[in-house]
Amino acid sequence: MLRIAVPNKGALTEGAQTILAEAGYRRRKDSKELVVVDPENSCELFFLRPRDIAVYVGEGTLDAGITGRDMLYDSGAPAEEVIPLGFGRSTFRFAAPPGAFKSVHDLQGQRIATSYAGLLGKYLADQGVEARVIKLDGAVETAIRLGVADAVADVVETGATLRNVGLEVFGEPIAESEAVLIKRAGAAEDNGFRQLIRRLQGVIVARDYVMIDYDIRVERIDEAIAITPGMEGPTVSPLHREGWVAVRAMIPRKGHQQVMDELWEIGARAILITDIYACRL
Ligand SMILES: Nc1ncnc2c1ncn2[C@@H]1O[C@H](COP(=O)(O)OP(=O)(O)OP(=O)(O)O)[C@@H](O)[C@H]1O
Ligand SMILES: O=P(O)(O)OC[C@H]1O[C@H](OP(=O)(O)OP(=O)(O)O)[C@H](O)[C@@H]1O
Ligand SMILES: [Mg+2]
Repeated sequence: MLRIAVPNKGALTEGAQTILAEAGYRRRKDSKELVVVDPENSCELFFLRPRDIAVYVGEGTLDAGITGRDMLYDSGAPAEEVIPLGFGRSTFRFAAPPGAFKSVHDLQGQRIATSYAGLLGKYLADQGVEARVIKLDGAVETAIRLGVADAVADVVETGATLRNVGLEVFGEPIAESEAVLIKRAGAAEDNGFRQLIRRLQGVIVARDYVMIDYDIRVERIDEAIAITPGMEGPTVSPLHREGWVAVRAMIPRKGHQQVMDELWEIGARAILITDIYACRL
């Protein structure tokens, strides 16, 4: 029985439940459900705080988990990233009143509020900066106004929260994060776990790629294949029309309109784009 940890609250909850549901696993019926047994897929889903997930997985009590890369580093738990999941993207950054600091090196001897003390502590040590880390549970942006800190280190996505309190980011990003699948460091992957990885990768590819079909004259086929190389080479089929072939390939969703324009320019016609519902590569 594969035991999977899923965020029960916060920014990753909806994304994690959706990707698992698209991968064929059961959804919980309401937000108060803490354990879901999924006998069809021989697994159990445990709904836990995102911050605690790396701890459970690191201890080996749960086999797999979905959490943020920043939280995985922050925990210091013996767990490792298996694959990135392409949602819940954020950066982890320093912020302060405009003009107060320019780089991390200006923070020597200052007070920095954060709810990611582990991640911040490691970064400051790497940069050779000694500062006082003020550990707070959340809403750290308010700590400067209330006189508890001189700067903050926090998750920034749109930047709206910082703007609302009149703070600006400064210095290089401390970390880039997104939702990741994790397992215990060095743990072997059994069949159920490998199946989970393949299913999640299938969902990610189905989201990021589309299928393109078009007809083209035989003598332009090499140019066309250079534009749409596909995953392992496109399918080229005969057409019931002298001198023409039909081509089918997967292409990245991003930029697919430009690909259609380029194909049109070299004489392709009947160019169709379709969504991929599910896939296993
Ligand atoms: N606004 C956001 N956009 C995208 N990802 C975010 C955002 N806020 C947090 N995250 C990411 O979501 C993960 C979990 O953070 P979240 O804020 O949901 O948990 P938390 O702070 O422990 O919970 P809570 O905010 O409910 O106390 C982290 O990896 C973080 O990088
Ligand atoms: O750049 P933005 O799009 O504004 O998003 C960033 C904000 O989102 C998160 O807050 P959350 O709602 O999780 O509250 P918290 O600070 O209490 O964790 C994070 O801690 C930031 O405050
Ligand atoms: Mg939060």
